[in-house]
Amino acid sequence: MGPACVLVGVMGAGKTTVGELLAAELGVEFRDTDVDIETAAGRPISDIFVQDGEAHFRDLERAAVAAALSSFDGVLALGGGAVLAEETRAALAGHTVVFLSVELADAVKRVGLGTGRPLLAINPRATLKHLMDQRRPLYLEVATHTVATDGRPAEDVAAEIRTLLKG
Ligand SMILES: Nc1ncnc2c1ncn2[C@@H]1O[C@H](COP(=O)(O)OP(=O)(O)OP(=O)(O)O)[C@@H](O)[C@H]1O
Ligand SMILES: O=C(O)C1=C[C@@H](O)[C@@H](O)[C@H](O)C1
Ligand SMILES: [Mg+2]
Repeated sequence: MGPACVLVGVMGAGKTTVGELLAAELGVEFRDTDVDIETAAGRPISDIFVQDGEAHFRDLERAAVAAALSSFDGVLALGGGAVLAEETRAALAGHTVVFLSVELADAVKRVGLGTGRPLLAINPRATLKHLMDQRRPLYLEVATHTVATDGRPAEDVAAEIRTLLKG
């Protein structure tokens, strides 16, 4: 079976926020592969990046996504860069995958200058633009549905996804 719904999108798209709301409304569990990785490693993602490098983080991420896709049936949020792995894109085939799209202005506002996003530690706006340009085609490739989130409260986005899931 797999997850009721898999959420993908760039940092700040609202995967965690919308995913938690949606799961509560559907009465299912919410799971975030970023949290799974941190729990398994016993340290924050920013430490994994600094201590072991991004390539090692991507290995952990591929394994975390594969495990969640095969064993979890609630609402699953993937890390922003999970779709970079071809293996992950292939594994998503046949699942209900919602791409939460966001344009640069709202994404920058949402991620702010908060810590915990190692890739945005330096020059967040330019980096986010680069990541969005690079990844948008990959999100679209795996998505069965795309939901625009700009200027909309997370509750609205969750409601639209619920409607999509009924259809
Ligand atoms: N639709 C929305 N409108 C306004 N703010 C939002 C919306 N969705 C999320 N936010 C806010 O934006 C910030 C980032 O959201 P969130 O952590 O859910 O993004 P994410 O996609 O999970 O990012 P990451 O990939 O870094 O985990 C949070 O502060 C959240 O409250
Ligand atoms: O966009 C990315 O590459 C990332 C997004 C986050 O969800 C985390 O998975 C990590 O900070 C990397
Ligand atoms: Mg998140």
